[in-house]
Amino acid sequence: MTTTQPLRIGTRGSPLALAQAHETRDRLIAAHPHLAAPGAIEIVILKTTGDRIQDRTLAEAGGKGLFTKELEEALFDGRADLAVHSMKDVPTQLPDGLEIATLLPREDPRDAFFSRTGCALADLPPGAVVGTAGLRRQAQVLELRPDLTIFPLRGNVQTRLSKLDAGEVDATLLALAGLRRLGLTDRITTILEPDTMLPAVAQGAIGIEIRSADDATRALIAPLNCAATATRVTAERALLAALDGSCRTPIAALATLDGEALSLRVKVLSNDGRRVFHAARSGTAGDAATMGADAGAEIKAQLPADFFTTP
Ligand SMILES: NCc1[nH]cc(CCC(=O)O)c1CC(=O)O
Repeated sequence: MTTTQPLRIGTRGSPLALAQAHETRDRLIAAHPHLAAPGAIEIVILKTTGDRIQDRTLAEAGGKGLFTKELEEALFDGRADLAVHSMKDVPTQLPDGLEIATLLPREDPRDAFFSRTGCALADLPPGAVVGTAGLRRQAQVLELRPDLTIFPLRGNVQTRLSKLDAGEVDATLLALAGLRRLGLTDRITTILEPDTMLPAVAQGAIGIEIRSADDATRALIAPLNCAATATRVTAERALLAALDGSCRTPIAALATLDGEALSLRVKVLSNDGRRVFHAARSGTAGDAATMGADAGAEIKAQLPADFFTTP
């Protein structure tokens, strides 16, 4: 017997991040029963810029990678061997030397809607206040209901729901995936279909990032990979890369897979939801990256020149 180092899982400390880290640990143990031994897996909690700046706008704090940078530093300096991410928060460009090696089976990518009175989004009274800090949700709410007021509601899932209870807003939206993982689905008013509220790129997908040179960890996590999720996320992230999207740009996309048949729907909006640009592609699983890139080019061709540069 050789003495083995623990396998260290780096994660943020929010309840959702921890639930995702625990899911990763449980799947690792299911694939490799020896990892159930005490001390075989260690969960390392890391604080990210995104955790520290919840009360300021993400734009002020400087854009991409807010939730991933510190986890990546921990991978580089060996404090962690794998980092668990919501793929929605992972920039399209990863640092040299790191890669997303595995995608866990995707949760439902749709958004959930909550209102204090229990009425649906379409039935909110005129001028009602919808709390969301996300431009994608803001733009699509305003597309459907230009009369509603958007309030930048921030914080983690539990914080936002308590602000709804406290009456700071009349309604809010959250990713169904996070609510499922936290066991908070009983509070949902309605689930929004993609026709109304197209999800964020990779919403509901968990990715595991490793050092590219770490073949031992790559082999350990390989059995956890979900090929269908990887295909869908590849198409959606290729679209995002083609648009050079940042978290300040309302971009929504959803790829669905039926056997080998892959469909991709894309929507880019102005922040006020008045200008909406659509693209769609269909093909096979092997075309995922090309379909994303092509849909991005189709959208770009429709956009006014200043669309991405004007705040
Ligand atoms: N930006 C925050 C974030 N990043 C990932 C999720 C959970 C859903 C997911 O796994 O995509 C959330 C919360 C939310 O949007 O409600």
